[in-house]
Amino acid sequence: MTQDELKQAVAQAALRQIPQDQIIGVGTGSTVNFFIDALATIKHKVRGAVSSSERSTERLKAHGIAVLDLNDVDRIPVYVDGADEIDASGAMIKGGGGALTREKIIAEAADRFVCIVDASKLVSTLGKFPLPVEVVPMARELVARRLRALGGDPRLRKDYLTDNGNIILDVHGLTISRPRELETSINQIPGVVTVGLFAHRGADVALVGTPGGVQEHAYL
Ligand SMILES: O=C(CO)[C@H](O)[C@H](O)COP(=O)(O)O
Repeated sequence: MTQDELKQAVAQAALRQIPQDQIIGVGTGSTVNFFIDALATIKHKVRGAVSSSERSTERLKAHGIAVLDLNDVDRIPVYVDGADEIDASGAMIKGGGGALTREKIIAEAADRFVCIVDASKLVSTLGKFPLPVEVVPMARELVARRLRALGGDPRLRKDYLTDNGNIILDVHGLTISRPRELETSINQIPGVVTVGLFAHRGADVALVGTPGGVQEHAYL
C-alpha cells in the first residue's frame, strides 16, 4: 500500500468517530484532506465544521460543508487532525503544515481528539521531526536564542507566514524525553505564539494506518 492509501484508509475509518448532527473540528494537512473528502460523503449527518486553516476552510466549503466561527460554537464533540509524530502516550509534534496555533485552539475546545496517521508517524521519542514554533516576527532572534539554550537548532521556515501573520522556527536536534515540561518551557518565552508540542492536550485516540489495516490506539 502507498502512504496515500494508508492516509485514505484512516480518513475513512475516522467517519465512524463522527457523531450525528454535531459540529466537527477539522485539522489541516494531507491526511485531513482525505478526511474532508470522506466527510463530504456524510455531510448531511453533520451540522458543520470549525476549521484550523484557510486551506481546510476552502476544501470544506468546496464540498458544501458549512464552516463556523469557533466563537459561535458551544461544543465540539470531536476534533480530527493528523500529526507529524505521535508517541506511546498520545503526545504529538504538529505544525508541519504551519497550522499549529489554530489546531491547538480547536483541540483545546474539543471533547475528544482523534488523531489520524499512517504508521510512519509512530515514534518512541518525539523530536526527530523538527519542532515547529510559531513566533511573532519581532521576537525571532530572542526566541531563537532561548531555543538554542534549550538544546535545539532553530531554523526559520523560508518564505512562509502563518494564517495569523507570524513566522515559524523549526527546531532541529531535540530529543524530547519530557514533552509536557518542554511544551511549558517553550510557551513561557515571550514572542512564542504556540509550540507544536501537543502533550498537555494530546490525542485521546489515534487511528493508525498500517498495511494490515487500521489500528486504534486509545490513550488515558
Ligand atoms: O500539524 C499539521 C499541520 O499543521 C498536520 O497535522 C501534520 O503536519 C501532518 O500532516 P500530514 O497529514 O500532511 O502528514
